[in-house]
Amino acid sequence: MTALEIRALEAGYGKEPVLRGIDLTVTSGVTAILGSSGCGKTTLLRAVAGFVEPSAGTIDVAGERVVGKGRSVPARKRGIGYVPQEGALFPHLTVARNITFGLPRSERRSAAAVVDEALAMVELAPELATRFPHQLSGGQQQRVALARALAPRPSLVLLDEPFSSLDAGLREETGRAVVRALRAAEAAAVLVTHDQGEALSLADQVAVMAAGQFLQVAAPAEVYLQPADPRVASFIGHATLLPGRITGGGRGSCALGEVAVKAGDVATGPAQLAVRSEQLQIRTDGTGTPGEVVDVSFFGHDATIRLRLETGEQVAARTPADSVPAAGDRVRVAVVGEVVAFPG
Ligand SMILES: Nc1ncnc2c1ncn2[C@@H]1O[C@H](COP(=O)(O)OP(=O)(O)OP(=O)(O)O)[C@@H](O)[C@H]1O
Repeated sequence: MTALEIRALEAGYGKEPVLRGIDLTVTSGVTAILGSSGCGKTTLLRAVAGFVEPSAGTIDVAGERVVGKGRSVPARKRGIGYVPQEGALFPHLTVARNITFGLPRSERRSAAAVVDEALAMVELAPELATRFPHQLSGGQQQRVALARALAPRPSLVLLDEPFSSLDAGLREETGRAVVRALRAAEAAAVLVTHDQGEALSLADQVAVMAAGQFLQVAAPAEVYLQPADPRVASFIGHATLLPGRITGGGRGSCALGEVAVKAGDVATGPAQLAVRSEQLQIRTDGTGTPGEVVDVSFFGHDATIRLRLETGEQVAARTPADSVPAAGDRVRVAVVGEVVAFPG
């Protein structure tokens, strides 16, 4: 059964809707909603959860219409687990009481078993049940927040930037644990994030959002390799968009010279070419397009350098950690592989 089906959804806070024409189907697994700050990700989760009243469109959860013409099922009756930003555990309640808080009175009798099962699902030791939230690490708090959302056995869980307060290492570990827990609970999930690495690595489906609309909804590899829109290309993988031309026969030209273009339906003529930083390599054999290094971001495993080409355009190139040029250096770069083209 489809866990979540959204059609032509419109929602917001005043006269101008924040969300427009949102369509989304979640069958199972994790769907990530990826977009920059303020684009409407939280508003979408709140509309699905029942905390924001949509002005148009329909929402079905597990086959039941919860939003539609003249219909709005109250939040607590939608059968949805919600993990808000920062987890929002009740600070004065133990882990066990936090987990059982949302359960119907009849089920609180078997609370100990529910708590044990929920803690096991999120891979936390049963001894933590008697602790208070301030006696847990940030990652443990996030897992308890998920355990609380999973305890009533919802078919759909909504997670709003659940890992944003965690440091990089803990983020990855907690993210993977959360996905395992969702699988164990057989719950589908919608995960809001502005972190493309998180979206691509954790989700089965990624919905890229900008200004209240979806630009593309597809599998992680597809949004990365076949972006449907120039904004998806520049947001995911930090591609630089260069004006150019499709010259025919799978070739194009731009400030970086002649390049191979991925097969697509862009006709010969003006085009925008999306060049990813990992596709741009520094050449030391005298070939390639010359440019001056504007700045360098060093990441340890590699570095990203920003170059100003002689045409004035700036591009980003990824380079190994042991051969990083300095700002002001003159280098030559060449495009490796095929670039994605969009109509110009
Ligand atoms: N309660 C509110 N009343 C009025 N406007 C709001 C309210 N909540 C959010 N907005 C506005 O709606 C738009 C979308 O906000 P939303 O919180 O959905 O974005 P977001 O993509 O989740 O952002 P972030 O990643 O920063 O959390 C923003 O312009 C925001 O200012």
